[in-house]
Amino acid sequence: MIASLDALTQQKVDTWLSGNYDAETKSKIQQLLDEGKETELTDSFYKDLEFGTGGMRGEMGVGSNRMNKYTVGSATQGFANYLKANFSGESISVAIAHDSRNNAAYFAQVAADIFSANGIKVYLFKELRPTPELSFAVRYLGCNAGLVITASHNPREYNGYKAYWNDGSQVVAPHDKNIVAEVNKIQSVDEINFSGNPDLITSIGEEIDAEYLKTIQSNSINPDVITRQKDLKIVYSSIHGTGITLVPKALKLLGFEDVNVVEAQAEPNGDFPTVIYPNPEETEAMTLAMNLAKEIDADLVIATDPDADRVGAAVKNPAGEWVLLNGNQMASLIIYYLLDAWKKAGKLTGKEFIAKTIVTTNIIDKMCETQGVKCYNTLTGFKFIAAVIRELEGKEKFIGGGEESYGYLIGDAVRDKDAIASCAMIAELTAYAKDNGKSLFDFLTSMYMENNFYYEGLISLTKKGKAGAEEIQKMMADLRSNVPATVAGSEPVTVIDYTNLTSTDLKSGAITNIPTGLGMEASNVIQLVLADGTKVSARPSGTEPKIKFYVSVNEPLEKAEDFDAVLAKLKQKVSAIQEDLGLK
Ligand SMILES: O=P([O-])(O)O[C@H]1O[C@H](COP(=O)(O)O)[C@@H](O)[C@H](O)[C@H]1O
Ligand SMILES: [Mg+2]
Repeated sequence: MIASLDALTQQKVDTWLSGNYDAETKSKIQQLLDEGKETELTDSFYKDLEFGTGGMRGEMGVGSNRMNKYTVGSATQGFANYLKANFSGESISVAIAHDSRNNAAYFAQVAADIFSANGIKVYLFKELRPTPELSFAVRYLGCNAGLVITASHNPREYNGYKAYWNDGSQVVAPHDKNIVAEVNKIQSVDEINFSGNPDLITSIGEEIDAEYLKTIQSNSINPDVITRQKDLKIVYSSIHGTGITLVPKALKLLGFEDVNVVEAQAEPNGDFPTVIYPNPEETEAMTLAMNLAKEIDADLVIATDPDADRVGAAVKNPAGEWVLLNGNQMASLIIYYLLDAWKKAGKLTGKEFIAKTIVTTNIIDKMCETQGVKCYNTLTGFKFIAAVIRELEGKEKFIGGGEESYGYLIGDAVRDKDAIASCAMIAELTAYAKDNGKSLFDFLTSMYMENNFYYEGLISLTKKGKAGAEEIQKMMADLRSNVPATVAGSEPVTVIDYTNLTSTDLKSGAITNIPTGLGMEASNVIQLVLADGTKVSARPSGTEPKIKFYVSVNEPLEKAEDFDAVLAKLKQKVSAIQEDLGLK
């Protein structure tokens, strides 16, 4: 059966079949047509891959909405055209890295060829490397831009394109939109210069590693503690990704001598054979590491995603059971430690700041307020945290930042979430706790006792393809037009709608405008704040076909022994909210 397609999809399919695309691509398209694969063809061609929260991301395959040589090609040609227009008359350079995904090295080479064919100097990491190291390299080498071929923690069939600007941050306005405009100007595959100029491509590796590791070492606050606790038993998994190239080295450099790598996941492999999703947010991705930790009675478990910008962690609770810490908890713990250390060192002058995203726990805002440190809230995406650092450069001092999706940053030498630096800091934190006769879990408990127990739940609903995208838009629209009168017994008091950047006080009807800048611009996000301090946020994911609901509840925690009871109460509340919002 021959597939019958809508006009736009058919037109694109025809262009790919008649244009200057390779024979294999054409035969795959023809096969889909012959087999009547309408949905697959529509999803592959109905639009062009777009830049989202973390660059361009999509399943690998043929079509304008898939990751392949041609979509990587047009993105890179457009990026090159924009760089040439923006830095006209300058000698332009770009750093490129890739992770362990299938085709990642190939796409990195395709991009290197296109940039160099356009007269742009390329520093190409000769082997897989972590995303944060690329951010560091852009700054260190004084590049105008950067690129990482990775789909981060997405499933194995995905790949992606993270684009960086000269400050080492992923591109934000106006450059993101300007690059896209340049990409859209490309009318034909013939405008992409795939030819390559090897004279302009320099291979990089160990020399950047050494400099990057030095900056990670310089983040260390209590090296003496590490010296005393050098036997802290750490289990580390790179989940078949890039973390293996640097995390064990970083821990060793700091002085940790008992680092136990999960061998079955140490080999970089784009099929991620031991996990369903290579995402430390998923419990199953942490299983092998947890098993090893139990076997050797470790003090800490850490695991990084394929491009090593996210890190998951687990610690033992007082009952001796291993518990996973989520991104909100870890971001809070790191910031709790940093704020305390800066205070003790007398380094808080009133000009320091923390940055986090609007969907990340408000315990961080509370801790900052207590210490007299500013806390900036940005849109979701570490690039917005980086934008705040850039805007405040020379005026205020960045201490650190974090977000719920397992991303943290310490200091400003890197401008993206950094799992290498975070692994080092989490190990130091655990060593510090141990040095004080405590565990990281005890630290968490103390933090909650001082600031309230904040518990966050994330509900992600996957809705794939064109139909899924439409359903997500409808769910967002419904939430906007039908703000519930009560949610789990508490009344909404404020609605914040980031599409028009307004905050509405539901009692008085007063509307306040949210200023743009400092990591804030219009975005499809809605937040409800309830009378009891609960916060519910909803937004479509910008990296995966999902709609995400973030629920944050809190209660006082009087005694450490009450931990489990309060946690149970908070969990029940999140569950009731989920029920009320029809998400069950
Ligand atoms: O995927 P990563 O680790 O590169 O991370 C990127 O995507 C995450 C998920 O975004 P979304 O909710 O839009 O899917 C964001 O939280 C993160 O800031 C961004 O850097
Ligand atoms: Mg990642």
